[in-house]
Amino acid sequence: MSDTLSPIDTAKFVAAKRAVEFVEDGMKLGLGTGSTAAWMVKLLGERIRTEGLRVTGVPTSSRTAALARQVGVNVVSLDEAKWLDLTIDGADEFDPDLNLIKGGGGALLQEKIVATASDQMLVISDISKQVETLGAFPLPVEVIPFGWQTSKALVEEALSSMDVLGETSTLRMNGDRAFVTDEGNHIIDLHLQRIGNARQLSLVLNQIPGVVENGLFIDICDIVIIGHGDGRVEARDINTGAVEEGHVELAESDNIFL
Ligand SMILES: O=C[C@H](O)[C@H](O)[C@H](O)COP(=O)(O)O
Repeated sequence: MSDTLSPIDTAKFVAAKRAVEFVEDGMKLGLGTGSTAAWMVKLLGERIRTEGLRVTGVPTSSRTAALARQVGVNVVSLDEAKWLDLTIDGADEFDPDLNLIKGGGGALLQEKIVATASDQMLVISDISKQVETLGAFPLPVEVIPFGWQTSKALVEEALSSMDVLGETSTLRMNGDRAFVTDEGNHIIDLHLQRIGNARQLSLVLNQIPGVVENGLFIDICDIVIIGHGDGRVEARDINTGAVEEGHVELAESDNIFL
């Protein structure tokens, strides 16, 4: 498909390219975080430049905010925007019900707030993130720094009484220091292999003192666009059951990204 992109990156690119076609003039958008979402932000910038598309964007991280400004998106805060038409974001895993694990890049808290404040959430992904049951990807849990070791112990205690496989948890590191999120918090990654009842697990985790949010997105995502390395894209809408299959051709203008 592309001489310069790996099949996985091509898959992410074509999913992002199909996703920005969902954007209409005047929309207020949630802008996700991660490598797939970054393609989407760049392609949105391209539509703004070439078509004069007018959109307002609420970024879900400082990284995305910087990129969005760079490519010409009118960036506002969520409180200014109040409510969004559409959020487009990546995911670490999605299951057949379009429940997700997110937060591999540490942006789950803002991502969940922004997606929840949107009429629709559209996830863009390469096919490798599709799973039958969530849980192989480590589940991120954001905790405040105060007493994080206690919160971690409480999380492990809660897991031991639940139907989950594997119960180890690790503090996410950035080199030799604890990873710090945009909100100044830490991330505990749960290595579960299998999550029994994801809705229940999410509720249990969020009741633990010190836990701010977890990376399970239950009943939040409406549409997934799955990209393939050969340019095929598949869009699934969980609300209507509609499945659309297509192929994204790389245009001459895409060369600026590749
Ligand atoms: O915190 C990061 C986000 O949840 C990302 O959307 C997720 O990790 C997927 O990232 P990528 O598109 O880079 O695989």
